[in-house]
Amino acid sequence: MTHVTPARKQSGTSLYGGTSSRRITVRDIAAAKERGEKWPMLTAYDAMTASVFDQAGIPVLLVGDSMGNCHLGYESTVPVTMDEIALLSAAVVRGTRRSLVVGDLPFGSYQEGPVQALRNATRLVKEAGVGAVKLEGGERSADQIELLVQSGVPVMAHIGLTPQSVNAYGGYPVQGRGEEAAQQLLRDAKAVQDAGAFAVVLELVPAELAAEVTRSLHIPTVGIGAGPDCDGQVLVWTDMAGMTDGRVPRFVKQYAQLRQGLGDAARAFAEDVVGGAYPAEEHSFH
Ligand SMILES: Nc1nc(=O)c2c([nH]1)NC[C@@H]1CN(c3ccc(C(=O)N[C@@H](CCC(=O)O)C(=O)O)cc3)CN21
Ligand SMILES: CC(C)C(=O)C(=O)O
Ligand SMILES: [Mg+2]
Repeated sequence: MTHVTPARKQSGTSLYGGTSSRRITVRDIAAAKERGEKWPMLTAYDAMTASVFDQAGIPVLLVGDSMGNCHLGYESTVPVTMDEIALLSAAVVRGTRRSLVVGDLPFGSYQEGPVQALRNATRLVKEAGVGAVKLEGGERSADQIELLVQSGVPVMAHIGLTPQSVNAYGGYPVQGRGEEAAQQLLRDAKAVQDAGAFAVVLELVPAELAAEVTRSLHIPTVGIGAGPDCDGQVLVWTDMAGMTDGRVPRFVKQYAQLRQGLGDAARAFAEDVVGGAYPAEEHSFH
């Protein structure tokens, strides 16, 4: 047995553990909400990692602008460009067969208005082959979402903490605390649903509020630091796998310690080279 079937399976239609081998679509995501099914989403920034998650059955992969700090060495997501998102999105699509690939529109690629948003979203669909795009903002981005959806580009919205606004926040504070902020979050959620988004990320909001938003929408919510009652949960893969250098946000659960493991492998290789143990006879040609 080389193939391990994921634990939760059967129906053939469930997002995680389903038996269908065709690519997941936004219709499958909508159907999962009707069944009350919870589902996982991870970021991916390259074909190799994406193929691991695809084969693990992760139904939705986000080519997040978190590539800025996680993959490209920037301080934040702010400097990430369309060229970078397009290049890495194409790699993630090439590395996958079943996962729905969502391309994150970077800062500055949709704020000018719906036409700019459509131009850049179209580029990710045509050039990279993504099945959907994501952009940040609720009421403030509703016009962009509406034009994209009317044009045939599925949109995942993202409200609560929107990291592209880090310079305006002065950090990454929890959102939606207090009655006024909670009402704004509910309005943002309703606005993106009405604009036609197929799902909405809720980032860093109180669990009770995220639960209320999830109950009040017919589209799925995807939580990150938003408690257990969202329809989906997303994490940055390097955080989830213990690959991120330094501190990770409190909402992260680490399921492996890849940074330690990869460092150990590099040190073992180095020791072997310096000590003459590698290459050995079986690695040599005559
Ligand atoms: N590696 C990584 N993981 C992420 O989840 C992530 C990124 N990068 N880059 C883009 C944004 C930035 N995000 C962040 C960054 C920091 C916190 C953070 O430190 N939050 C505090 C809580 C703040 C508060 O209490 O007000 C924490 O302790 O988790 C949260 C989300 C989420 N995204
Ligand atoms: C954390 C997710 C939602 C994201 O936007 C990203 O990784 O860029
Ligand atoms: Mg992002």
